[in-house]
Amino acid sequence: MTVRGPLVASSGDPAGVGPELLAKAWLTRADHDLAPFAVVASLSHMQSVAGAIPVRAITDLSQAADLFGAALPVLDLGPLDQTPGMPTHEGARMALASLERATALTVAGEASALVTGPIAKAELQKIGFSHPGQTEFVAAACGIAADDAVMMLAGPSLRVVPMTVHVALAAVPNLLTIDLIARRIRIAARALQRDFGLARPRIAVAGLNPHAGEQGRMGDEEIRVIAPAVEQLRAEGMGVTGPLAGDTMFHAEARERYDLAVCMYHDQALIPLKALDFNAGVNVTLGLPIIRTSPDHGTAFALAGTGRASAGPTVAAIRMAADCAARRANFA
Ligand SMILES: NC(=O)C1=CN([C@@H]2O[C@H](COP(=O)(O)OP(=O)(O)OC[C@H]3O[C@@H](n4cnc5c(N)ncnc54)[C@H](O)[C@@H]3O)[C@@H](O)[C@H]2O)C=CC1
Ligand SMILES: NCC(=O)COP(=O)(O)O
Repeated sequence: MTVRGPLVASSGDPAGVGPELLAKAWLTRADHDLAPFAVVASLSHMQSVAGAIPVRAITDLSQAADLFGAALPVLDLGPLDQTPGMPTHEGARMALASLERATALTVAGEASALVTGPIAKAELQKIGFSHPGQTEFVAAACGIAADDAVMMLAGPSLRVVPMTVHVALAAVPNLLTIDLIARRIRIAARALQRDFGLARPRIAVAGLNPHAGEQGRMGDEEIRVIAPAVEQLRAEGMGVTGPLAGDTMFHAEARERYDLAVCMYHDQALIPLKALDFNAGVNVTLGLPIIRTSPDHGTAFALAGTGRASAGPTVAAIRMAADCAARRANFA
């Protein structure tokens, strides 16, 4: 599939593995048939982490496609002195500047999709970033309410949506409402049709409690909240089942029965995804007017500069961004 304009990538935290993995991904562009992409970053820093991989400055995203065959195009944010694995305020400010510029280029339609490199949430919040994560930042930049930007993690074996994300586990039961679950599942279903080519997605919804509550004996969120949301969606004609017991819905045979597992909290979703698909896992934000993907991992500070970090998830994020952009462009 082809996309209409280049993709743009934010670097992520320059002390982390994000920049070097974008360079490594570029190196495999032919093997993985990667669409042209440019990185918004410090050119000098990108050159230092890329080693022998050619990296060159562009001044406008429209120059990316022509250069892409010969070098990794970089929209330069200026010099940065950064030791791998040692996050700094200066590095965090660079990560934020990169995220802001790359997002703005995509919102303006100059890039066909946005791929965000991993940031360290705590490091960014130290310099005043007020969002729980990049998902909410990008949603705000698109004028979308945070609740309507739905995080999906997707790999070759599984797709998962965590209904609640970066909140304390103790806060989860009170955050789950019939409206939130129904609204977010509608958004996810629409995105699976439009961006993933699934005409009638099959959606399995997990319970919150052990054994999906065992008929109210181990918690009643399934009876009060989750089952009514599922019923509402089924009444609208959607292929939604549940609430299912979280411990038995991820084995191989169970996964064949659905296209998306909707989970009630972060780790219920991300543990099976990362156990099955860590090296090709993509974090994609559904419900936005733009396409945004990211590798499923974080900054991996301990691996930065060692050459041992895998570019698999970054490559998968670039490929998924291009595929989704092409499908959306062709969606009737
Ligand atoms: N998309 C994003 O921006 C994300 C950011 N984070 C942030 O990353 C920071 C570190 O979080 P952690 O929980 O330590 O997660 P992490 O994903 O950075 O690391 C977890 C484990 O996976 C390994 N790992 C990560 N990426 C790898 C790769 N490409 N190849 C091989 N091994 C890899 C690490 O070495 C570590 O053992 C946190 O500040 C968190 O906020 C975490 C997840 C996603
Ligand atoms: N655990 C997933 C994650 O941290 C990704 O967050 P975001 O920065 O993409 O919102």
